[in-house]
Amino acid sequence: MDISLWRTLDAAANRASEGLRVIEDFVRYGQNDVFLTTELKSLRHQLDSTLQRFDRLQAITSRDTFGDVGTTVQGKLEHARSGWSDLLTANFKRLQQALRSLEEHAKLIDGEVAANFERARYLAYSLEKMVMTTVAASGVFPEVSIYVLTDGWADGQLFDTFVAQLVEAEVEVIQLRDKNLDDRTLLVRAELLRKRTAGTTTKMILNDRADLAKVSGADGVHVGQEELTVSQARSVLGIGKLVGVSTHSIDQARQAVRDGADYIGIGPTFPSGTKTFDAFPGVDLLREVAGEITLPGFAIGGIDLGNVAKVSAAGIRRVAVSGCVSKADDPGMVVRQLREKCQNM
Ligand SMILES: Cc1ncc(COP(=O)(O)OP(=O)(O)O)c(N)n1
Ligand SMILES: Cc1nc(C(=O)O)sc1CCOP(=O)(O)O
Ligand SMILES: [Mg+2]
Repeated sequence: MDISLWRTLDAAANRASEGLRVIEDFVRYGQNDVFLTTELKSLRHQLDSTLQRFDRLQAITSRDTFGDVGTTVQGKLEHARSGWSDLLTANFKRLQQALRSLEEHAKLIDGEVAANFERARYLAYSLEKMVMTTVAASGVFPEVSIYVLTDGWADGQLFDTFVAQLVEAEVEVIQLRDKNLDDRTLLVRAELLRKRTAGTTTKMILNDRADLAKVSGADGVHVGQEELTVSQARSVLGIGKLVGVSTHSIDQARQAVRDGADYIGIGPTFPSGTKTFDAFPGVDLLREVAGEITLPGFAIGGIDLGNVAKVSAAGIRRVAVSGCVSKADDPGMVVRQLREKCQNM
């Protein structure tokens, strides 16, 4: 094999490994994200075992770093990164370009090896989506966040009064979840919620209905395991909107990260007066998710002022509640107390 081909493969292999290592360090030490670190590590192992098909010594022997014309042709921007997004993007691009170069040059030697590099490149594309979405979403929902689900109440006036109290208490998210109202009435409630939350820090989410979320200008939609997928919901809503997913097991939580969800609901935690369940993954699931996933996760199901300490003790300080706030004489006060209890953990 031509020495220049060895030299090219050596340089591309080094670039791919280095880019991957920068990203891995970022999610491992910067984010403490066990799941993403594991996914990146498995790509690194796949890459290493493919590279072992080449004679490493031959590649190193052909190396000529000082004779590389590229080392002096460097853009000014190579030495500056404007933030985490720039840093990650630059290193994902480095990884993907190097994998493409490995793939194209390997085609001259071994088609099977080239196909392995192609698979690694596709994995790198989906890892980019997972990492970028997770890091961005962590900035959208504060580490302590209160998320309230509400139905449409008996009339628009009662609904509006309730929502106004929540916004006043600076609740992070309000989800409109009503399984009984007809579409037009639901849309009128959604419009009231939009008016109350516009220009505030409270995000507005619609349950189940990506179509009505789009029409009402909501900030996002929440979908369950048997409903629209994350990408289907996103294609209805358009970019820049939030898509949350319900998860009831660690595998579903991992899949939500792979699918590029902006947050997850994790539950049911405790028996709920709002919805009936046959099984409760409970605080064990909260602990499991908290131990490996940094995509924002909201514990849900029967949470109230009496048991929220168990939720924070499990490592989750974002909570989604319905009954304990909607039945309260002073909903704003309950929101503030929930927040205080989560903050004090
Ligand atoms: C924040 C949050 N988490 C979970 C759910 C439940 O969604 P789903 O499983 O689709 O059930 P329904 O709410 O549609 O009955 C949620 N709505 N919000
Ligand atoms: C709608 C819903 N989904 C859940 C899940 O675990 O997916 S628990 C739940 C009910 C949340 O209301 P409350 O705080 O009154 O129990
Ligand atoms: Mg649903």
